[in-house]
Amino acid sequence: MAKNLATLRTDIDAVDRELLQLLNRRAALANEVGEIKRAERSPVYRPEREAQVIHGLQQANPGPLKPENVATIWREIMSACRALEAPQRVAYLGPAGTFSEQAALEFFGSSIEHVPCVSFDEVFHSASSGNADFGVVPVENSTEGVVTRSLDLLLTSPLHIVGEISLMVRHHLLRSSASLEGIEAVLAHPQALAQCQGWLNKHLPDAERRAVSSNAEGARLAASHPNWAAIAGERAGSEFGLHLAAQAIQDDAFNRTRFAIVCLPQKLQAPQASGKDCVSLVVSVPNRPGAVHDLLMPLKQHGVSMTRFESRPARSGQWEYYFFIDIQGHPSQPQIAATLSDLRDLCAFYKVLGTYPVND
Ligand SMILES: O=C(O)C(=O)C[C@]1(C(=O)O)C=C[C@@H](O)C=C1
Repeated sequence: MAKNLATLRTDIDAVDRELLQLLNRRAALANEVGEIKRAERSPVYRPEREAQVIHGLQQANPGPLKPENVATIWREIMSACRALEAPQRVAYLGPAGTFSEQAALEFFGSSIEHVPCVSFDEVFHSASSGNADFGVVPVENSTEGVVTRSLDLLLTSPLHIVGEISLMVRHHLLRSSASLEGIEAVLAHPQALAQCQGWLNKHLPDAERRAVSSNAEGARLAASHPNWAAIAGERAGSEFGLHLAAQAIQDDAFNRTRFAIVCLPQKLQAPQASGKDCVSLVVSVPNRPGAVHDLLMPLKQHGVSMTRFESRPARSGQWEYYFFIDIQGHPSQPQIAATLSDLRDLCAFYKVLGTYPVND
């Protein structure tokens, strides 16, 4: 006979007690790991180990939990264990409610110390001065392309990329009332204004578009001005008690933003291979015919896949460019090591921005 609701709930309670015991056993082990790391003065955060843990559990998962549930749950468990070893301070473009904050929480789990910043420059400064352990910055949007300030900061900063996360970005028009009537100004980060320009042209052609430091800052300001609206995500809306005047107004329904996680190299051990890795680098070649073709030759010769190729002006006035390249693999693989060595020999400027596990 099928069990009734009360019996099933009693069974769930018993499983939860077991889980609690097991989770505390796990946390106690992480505490011991933390003691060893403190004695060795070695970094707490080990992204390749966390990727291995999640990957291994996904492989072993008999269901009915879905693989993505396994990843979400264990990211939170490891976040709590990591925080027991040492609190991890994470800088991002604030205030509370931004997509950058959401990216930080999805990447590190919720057991972090928040360091909201007013600009991408401040995020980099915070992570390089040691005020924060990590920074989270957007690097690319599927509608608007690269976030140029982030790439320019990566070029010159001492920070390394240690991970990435991609978020579905749904922008809403938020306001103190739920109507579109009488909106005089729409406030948002320039990236969000650009990602919603088609909708704004159609529905609010006469409203002023005002660029502010972040979408959440726009939401904060719109909360105290009845004739102002903000473009921001749901988190910012609930943070500042705003109404949804229009939902999902981004021009591309599949709008996504990729964020890079950055930190000082000494905050992380040389990353070991997780099985699914990426090397990000920035290079420049002399401005001569065929130079870009030559740049790509080592990749072809060694059979290495490139997943990103972006250019940024070198600001030399000579039509010279930096190329931001992502290649699939890990430097411990001979073909990747050979490709990197060829590129180093070939390029006038060569900087590895980081090697890190790729999230699906
Ligand atoms: O294996 C470690 O080094 C740990 O500190 C444990 C643990 C975990 O909870 O599994 C926590 C933090 C690290 O980032 C990796 C894994």
